[in-house]
Amino acid sequence: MKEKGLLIVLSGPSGVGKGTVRKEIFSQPDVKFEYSISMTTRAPRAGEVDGVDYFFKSREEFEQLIAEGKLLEYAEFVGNYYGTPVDYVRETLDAGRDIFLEIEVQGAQQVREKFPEGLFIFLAPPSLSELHSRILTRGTESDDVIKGRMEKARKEIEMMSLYDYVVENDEVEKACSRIQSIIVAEHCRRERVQHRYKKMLESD
Ligand SMILES: Nc1nc2c(ncn2[C@@H]2O[C@H](COP(=O)(O)OP(=O)(O)O)[C@@H](O)[C@H]2O)c(=O)[nH]1
Ligand SMILES: Nc1ncnc2c1ncn2[C@@H]1O[C@H](COP(=O)(O)OP(=O)(O)O)[C@@H](O)[C@H]1O
Repeated sequence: MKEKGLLIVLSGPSGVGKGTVRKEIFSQPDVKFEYSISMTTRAPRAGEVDGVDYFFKSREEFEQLIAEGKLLEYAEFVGNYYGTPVDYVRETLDAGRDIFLEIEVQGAQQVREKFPEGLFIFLAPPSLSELHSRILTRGTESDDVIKGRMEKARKEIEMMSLYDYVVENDEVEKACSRIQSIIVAEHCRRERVQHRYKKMLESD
């Protein structure tokens, strides 16, 4: 039987830099894992492409997908739904390839319940004031939305102890290289590597 791939979850408060770090990781030529494109009911931002950044759905379509059990997890975040299509995750893992999810904290908890064997990484801001200024600099949300996201962020930061690893996003390059090191280390730690050697020793 083919060994399953590794489910990698990157989570953390809004504005910490999850999207930035994820894009940087996936821009590297030797990236060995697949990206799980999420579904959302939020409107596309300038430059975002349907099927690349997100699958953009109406609320009705999204609720239909929930009812049909097509989402591994979903959450309502500042007035919009976000969710992970389950089929692609399962197909990728079953094919023995790793898959990378970049999702908010409530969704990450749901994934933890379904895939306790996953690798859960929390991206943390250097400070709350730095987080606030990153959300402001991005300039994509209204004042009300920013306030909502900061309130939520405080609660989310309290949940970091539930993760396998906490990575501080002080500098994008450093955060990316820490995440990649964690993934490599996780592969070395898991039985699948030991299993291969066991077979070699037995057949020798
Ligand atoms: N639960 C869940 N959260 C998601 C998913 N996709 C994206 N998110 C999170 O939803 C939040 C809002 O995303 P978005 O509107 O793109 O804003 P931004 O990530 O803050 O730029 C972020 O914390 C994302 O990581 C998903 O499939 N499920
Ligand atoms: N290490 C960093 N240092 C400074 N600014 C950053 C860093 N990482 C991300 N940012 C900036 O912070 C803002 C929020 O990043 P984004 O990736 O949209 O966050 P998230 O996906 O977690 O909501 C963006 O303007 C981004 O350019």
